[in-house]
Amino acid sequence: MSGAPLKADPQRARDQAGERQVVEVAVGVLVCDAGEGRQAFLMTSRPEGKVYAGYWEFPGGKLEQGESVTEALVRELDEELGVRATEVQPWRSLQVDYPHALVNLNFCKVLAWQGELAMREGQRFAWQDLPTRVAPILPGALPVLEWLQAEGGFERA
Ligand SMILES: Nc1nc2c([nH]c(=O)n2[C@@H]2O[C@H](COP(=O)(O)OP(=O)(O)OP(=O)(O)O)[C@@H](O)[C@H]2O)c(=O)[nH]1
Repeated sequence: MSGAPLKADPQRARDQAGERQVVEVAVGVLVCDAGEGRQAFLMTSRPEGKVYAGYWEFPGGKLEQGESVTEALVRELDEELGVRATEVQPWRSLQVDYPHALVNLNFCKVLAWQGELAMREGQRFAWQDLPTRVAPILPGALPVLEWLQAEGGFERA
């Protein structure tokens, strides 16, 4: 998506002045059938020791050298959740200017996977519909909720 980055916590100072490298991140919105024509999506909490620990987000992480978004996402979902994603659909992207980094979030929908969810980093997880019940939500995850709202099908009965 083009346009100015979303500025998270604008009152806080940025780590470096001037040009900052953009960090590419792969993020997965796991979608499951919640019955009666509705869908749910998975949110996880950021583990202790990471920036914004305890905030709710979508699973994923930074691309490693030479990786595509899909490759990085498949690796991250294995590392964090213990599942093998088998249907990954690139969806939207968004730049976020955080105090700690400038990130380009490459969101994908994950429509199928193999294996049972296992929180391998001690994170919490929650299947959510709209409006969400978890808090606080990471600034860079909030726009996803608006996109899902606009698409429809995720509202609670
Ligand atoms: N996973 C994930 N990261 C997000 C989301 N929204 C968002 O702004 N981010 C940002 O994207 C970056 C992802 O970094 P991370 O720390 O989770 O990635 P990682 O697992 O590779 O971290 P590591 O360096 O500790 O191994 C963070 O700056 C995080 O704040 C989201 O919904 N999910």
